[in-house]
Amino acid sequence: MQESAQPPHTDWDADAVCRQIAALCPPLEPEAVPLHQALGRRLRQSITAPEDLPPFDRSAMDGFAIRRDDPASRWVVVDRLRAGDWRPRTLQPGQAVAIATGAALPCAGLQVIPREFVHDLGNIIEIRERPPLDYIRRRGEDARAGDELVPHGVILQPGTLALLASLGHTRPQVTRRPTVWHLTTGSELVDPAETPGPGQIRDSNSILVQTFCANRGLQIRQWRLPEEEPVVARILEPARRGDVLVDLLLISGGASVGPHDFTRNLLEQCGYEVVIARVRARPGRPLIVARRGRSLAIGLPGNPLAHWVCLHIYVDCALRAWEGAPSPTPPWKTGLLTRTLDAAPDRFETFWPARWCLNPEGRALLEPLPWRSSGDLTALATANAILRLPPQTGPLTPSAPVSFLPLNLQP
Ligand SMILES: Nc1nc2c(c(=O)[nH]1)N[C@H]1C(S)=C(S)[C@@H](COP(=O)(O)OP(=O)(O)OC[C@H]3O[C@@H](n4cnc5c(N)ncnc54)[C@H](O)[C@@H]3O)O[C@H]1N2
Ligand code: MOO
Repeated sequence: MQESAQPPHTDWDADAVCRQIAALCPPLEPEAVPLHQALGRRLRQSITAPEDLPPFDRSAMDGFAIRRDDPASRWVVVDRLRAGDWRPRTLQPGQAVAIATGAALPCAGLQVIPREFVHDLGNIIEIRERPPLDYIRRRGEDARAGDELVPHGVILQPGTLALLASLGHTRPQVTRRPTVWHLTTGSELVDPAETPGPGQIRDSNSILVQTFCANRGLQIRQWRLPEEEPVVARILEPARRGDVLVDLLLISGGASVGPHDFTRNLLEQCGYEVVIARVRARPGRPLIVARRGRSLAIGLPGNPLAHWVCLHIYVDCALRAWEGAPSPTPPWKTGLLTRTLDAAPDRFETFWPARWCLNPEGRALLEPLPWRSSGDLTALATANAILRLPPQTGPLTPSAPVSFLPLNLQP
């Protein structure tokens, strides 16, 4: 198909594609999940303290509780309290209670003397030196009943989950995970464990997509299929009939315009409306974005580097939008090149694999990695960022500022 024959809505720049994808993917509905399944998920409720924290005055040390106003020099030990014991009593001057860290104080007006300050003579104690502190965790000192402790929208981390557990919030409301199907098509592809025959290559895109999704907590269904429309259509039949809701359908390969590149036709036959079919950016120019009701389909160009770029820029945007991220479009940053980047001016925006790190002053430094075509894979060995070069960018010298997308939080 000639470029001029494309309807105007099929040639988008990458930012416009991201905005469009974000608009097509409103946050998925919330669901209640057990705490161990909530890690990394976005909270869709705000959590308040149901009671004071801690809920009662607790000893902060292993030691002996005595009255704060007690001037005695020797004390009789009248009880021994472990964490979990609840034995209120009013202490008289000269009386002490042995108390463990975390145990409830027997009454108000006490001070805990850590063991290190005490001569323990059995049922009698003497205090070597009266410490200035009370060593008591007071009821409500961490939070008061009704305080908002976890705001709506946070991503749940192990620490947040520990807090929820302590509050008895065992099934927080979080965004539902999207259902993802991935079809890799290509008659030349063999399983990575096999030895390719003449003209064949190992399938590298399946593991890329699978682990990209796994990194975002998604378990997906995958098929490797020959580039034959009826075979692929058969797999998609349950989704076409509406028997299953596939939030995200990813099809690898067949996004271009060759006689065997059928993704666009296939999606249309399955009732999808193609919204985007070409992007003014490389790699990843023949990208297909289509929708059918609440289902989004993305046809990823088969070349591995194009795949990697499209996953991290466009698919990530869909996943973040569905999750309810406040700004689902890619969080582009600025850094400085560490060496020359030999870019040939291109009429399209170019995405470039790179490594980034922070220098001791906190500046992001970018090392562009070598690649020749979007069929290359070797740059992916160490890449942890995507550089973004505007159209017509020529060679860049060291220290030139560049826009980049970090692919992980840690350099
Ligand atoms: N006449 C045109 N030809 C092409 C155009 C174009 O505009 N006009 N665009 C080129 C660009 S840019 C790209 S990118 C590719 C996209 O190709 P497809 O999405 O149709 O994918 P395939 O043709 O199936 O494969 C392309 C390439 O990638 C290899 N591949 C595919 N799947 C895998 C996999 N799972 N693991 C590893 N490698 C894979 C495949 O063997 C091909 O070499 O189209 C250009 N052509
Ligand atoms: O998407 Mo293609 O990668 O532009 O070569």
